[in-house]
Amino acid sequence: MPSTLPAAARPPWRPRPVPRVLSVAGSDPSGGAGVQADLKAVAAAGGYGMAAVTALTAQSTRGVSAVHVPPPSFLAQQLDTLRADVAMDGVKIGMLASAEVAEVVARWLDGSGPAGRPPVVVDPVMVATSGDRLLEPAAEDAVRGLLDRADVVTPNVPELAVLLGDADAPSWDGVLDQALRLADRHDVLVVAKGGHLAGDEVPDALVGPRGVVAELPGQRVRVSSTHGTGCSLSSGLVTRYARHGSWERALRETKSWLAGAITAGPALEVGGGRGPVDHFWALREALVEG
Ligand SMILES: Nc1ncnc2c1ncn2[C@@H]1O[C@H](COP(=O)(O)OP(=O)(O)OP(=O)(O)O)[C@@H](O)[C@H]1O
Ligand SMILES: Cc1ncc(CO)c(N)n1
Repeated sequence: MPSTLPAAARPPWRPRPVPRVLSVAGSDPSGGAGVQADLKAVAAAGGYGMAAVTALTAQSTRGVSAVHVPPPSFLAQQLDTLRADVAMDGVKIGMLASAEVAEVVARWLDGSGPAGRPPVVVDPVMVATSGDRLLEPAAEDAVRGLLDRADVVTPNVPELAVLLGDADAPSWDGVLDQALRLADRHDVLVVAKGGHLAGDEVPDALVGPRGVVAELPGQRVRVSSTHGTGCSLSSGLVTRYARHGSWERALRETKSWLAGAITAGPALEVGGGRGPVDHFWALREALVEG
């Protein structure tokens, strides 16, 4: 299994037809992003989803009006209670809000328990699609610390720049170069995402410390339903990996599924801002045909 962790920290990997996947992320009551999106993306990829909430947002398709962070010790309690009972085949980490919350998650990952550490994907959420901040600037170092514990990290263009302490890459080649540097610095696989670039192309790539593993072309879907695309990509990715053990295949499958979900999003008619994607578009197509 491709992994950045020492073998001793891992359980023996086996394909899991219905992977048990935990999302550690913030709540978006509009259902488009955060744990709500993660649970739908995990289910749409054939997994069983669980969620430990790091922070509550007051959020709609138009933006975030408030963030409430419960005591980090309560997050620790959620995580420990769960791990004492449930074996996990994948973990997705999203909004962390503060350095204290990120440190709780790092400590929890370090004490992986008798079952070993499952594959971990970190989506280093910093700013919502609407432009609202979801991570205190003082917490950026703590998020960098989590990259050392992750198998895969999925930054968008601005997050990649912040993690490196650079300016936003102006082109796809610049994004690939930054992804390579981040992969090398943290010995992690980086999913470089083209969603924030201008133009008709939305390429993604899987980049490791030694170079680009796979580059995936994509056509931009010209709709406004892109709220929560990053959350959905990272959760779908770890679930599909847990099913077959290939990050490259999991990224291809998840990107293709997500393009369908973005295309189908407007038909949901949710909200007047940036609407959600339709995680279950393929199921709906099957229902109509069946
Ligand atoms: N308009 C689009 N058409 C097709 N694919 C898209 C579009 N926008 C984003 N994607 C895809 O969605 C995934 C997430 O990309 P993006 O760069 O938008 O992430 P993000 O900014 O982290 O998302 P979020 O909006 O949840 O914060 C990537 O696979 C990207 O290629
Ligand atoms: C809770 C939450 N997590 C992540 C994002 C990023 O899309 C968001 N808007 N809200």
